Amino acid sequence: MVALTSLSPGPPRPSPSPATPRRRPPAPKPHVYASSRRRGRILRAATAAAATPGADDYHSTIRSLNSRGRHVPRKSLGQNYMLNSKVNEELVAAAGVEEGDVVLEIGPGTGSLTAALLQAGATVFAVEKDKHMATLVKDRFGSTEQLKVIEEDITKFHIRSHFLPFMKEKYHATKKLAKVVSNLPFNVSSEVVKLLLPMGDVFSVVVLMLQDETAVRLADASIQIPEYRPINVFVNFYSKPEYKFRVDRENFFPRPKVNGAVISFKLKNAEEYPPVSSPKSFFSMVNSAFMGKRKMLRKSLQHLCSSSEIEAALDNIGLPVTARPSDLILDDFVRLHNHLTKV
Ligand SMILES: C[S@@+](CC[C@H](N)C(=O)[O-])C[C@H]1O[C@@H](n2cnc3c(N)ncnc32)[C@H](O)[C@@H]1O
Repeated sequence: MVALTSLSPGPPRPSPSPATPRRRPPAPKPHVYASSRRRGRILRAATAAAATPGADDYHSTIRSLNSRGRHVPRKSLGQNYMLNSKVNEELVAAAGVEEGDVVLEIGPGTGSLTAALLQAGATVFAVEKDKHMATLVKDRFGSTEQLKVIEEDITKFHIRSHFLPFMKEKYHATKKLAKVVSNLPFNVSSEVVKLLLPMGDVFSVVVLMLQDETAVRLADASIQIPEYRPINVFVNFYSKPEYKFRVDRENFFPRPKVNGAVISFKLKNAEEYPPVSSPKSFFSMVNSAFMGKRKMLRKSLQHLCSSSEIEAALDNIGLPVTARPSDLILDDFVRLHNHLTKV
């Protein structure tokens, strides 16, 4: 009997024959994004499939491609498509889109909102960052005077140079400013809000689908909310925001982690802006004030003037000398700025 402690190597094992290599079963493939060329092929197939009689729509086609792991919407581009055409119709209605309107749509995706806008009689200028989605929308609607699709990142797109000439051509016929309607990729929402709201000479209204909590925060002009920030001052300086309705996350594909909501910003024109000598210097003061949200203004604005001058200005406009930024509504900031710039 061989002792249990024996470390004898025993007889040599036969080495695996080269003719019969031992293979591990292949690891399951991770759910990865298709390469750019493959995405192009897949989306062209989606266009063809959705166009066949009997196919219900683009989204269900893309959804079924996804279920077979063939098209993965890109998270980095906020590709959460709207599945519910009623929501698209309500977005169009919230912007009061009617025959002859010119609409800037950001991120048309598969074109479901685009279809509702065209249906309402608008001329649509769509800016889409994903070149395959831009191609899909062009193929879906074909060549029509009513639609122009540009493959571009909206945050880099120069609206005044490229959209304005398009709008002006139509404006001569309608004498109406353009509108913005978009189911926005959530990750660029604050950048887009900052870009569009000061453009009251181009757009009359901006209607966006945002994350619900962002929409709630932006629509609230009061200083009571804990998240009161310079963006709230900015929004109310340039527009009249209105929370329209909440959209449950079930309505998107893929389903995001949070609900969406539609918010409308009625843009002011320059004559309606609060009277400040320069919006640039005004917002620089507001931003500095919020740098230390818990700090008193007489401290956080010290780089602009002395604390005694700030205290005098606060006193003059009827605020305590110990005021903090979250105590001031838009009008207070305007009066404070005007006092300090007069000093
Ligand atoms: C939330 S999806 C909306 C798609 C479609 N409008 C809908 O309602 O189903 C956002 C779309 O914006 C596009 N997009 C993402 N970032 C963008 C950007 N910076 N500029 C333009 N389009 C962008 C995405 O590719 C995607 O098509």
